[in-house]
Amino acid sequence: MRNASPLFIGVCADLIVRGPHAYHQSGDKYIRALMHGDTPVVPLVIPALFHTLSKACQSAFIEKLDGVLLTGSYSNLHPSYYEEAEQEGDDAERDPHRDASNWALFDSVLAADLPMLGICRGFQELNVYFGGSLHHRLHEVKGLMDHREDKEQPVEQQYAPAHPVQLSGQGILSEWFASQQSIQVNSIHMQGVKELGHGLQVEARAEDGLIEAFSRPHSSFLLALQWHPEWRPEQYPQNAQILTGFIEACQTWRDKRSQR
Ligand SMILES: N[C@@H](CCC(=O)NCCCC(=O)O)C(=O)O
Repeated sequence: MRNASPLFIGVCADLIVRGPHAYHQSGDKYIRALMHGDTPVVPLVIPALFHTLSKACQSAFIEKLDGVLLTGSYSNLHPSYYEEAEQEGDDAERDPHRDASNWALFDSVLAADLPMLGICRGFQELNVYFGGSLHHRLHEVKGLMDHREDKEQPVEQQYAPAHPVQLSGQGILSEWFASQQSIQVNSIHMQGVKELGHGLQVEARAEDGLIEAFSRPHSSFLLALQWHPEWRPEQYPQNAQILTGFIEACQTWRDKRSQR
């Protein structure tokens, strides 16, 4: 019999400044996506100040979790994390607290080998954490498509399937979508993987060759996607399947931990 008590899944936050105050925020769709399925999940927002906690507090917090979800964000990771300078045209918001907080969070999550799902900015952060780098503006790179959403369109259109990605034939996504060689994904990003980080395995590529998903075979479960599976799982079964797969990985991990 499976443990029926709720899973506790941490969700990273952005530090968003509104007027004279700053707020730790995780997007509503990420939180709701975790609560969408049949498995009871309590999402716990992780303040974007994880790096300021003592090591003892970091470990105590991580011990309470069964998995971690990294959200997307309109802000961009500072290029100093991949040893590059800001470029002319780097006009997206920055979030230095999220950058620093998630770096400390990754150290702790990987030390505990907790399951982790990275989405969009979270995908890009994980690539850089493992030593990879990013294109600052994909649409200016010869041979690559424009992967940005059309901001003039209603949000349903912005997050609707936009292009196919070819599955690698091995890995987590190819196992979940065993009957498919490619799947359609949405596309809401300006940046993307330039060099892939160490120890990461390509899971899917867009038609222009851009890496759109990777996993880390060395981890209990680490999957990162450039697209947004948190978008309306009730409408898009493929998104629901990705979320269910992640939540099952968290459950399996908790079962194993309780047997130790
Ligand atoms: N800023 C980066 C990452 C893109 C991203 O995460 N977009 C998410 C938008 C808001 C959301 O859906 O949560 C880039 O442009 O590449």
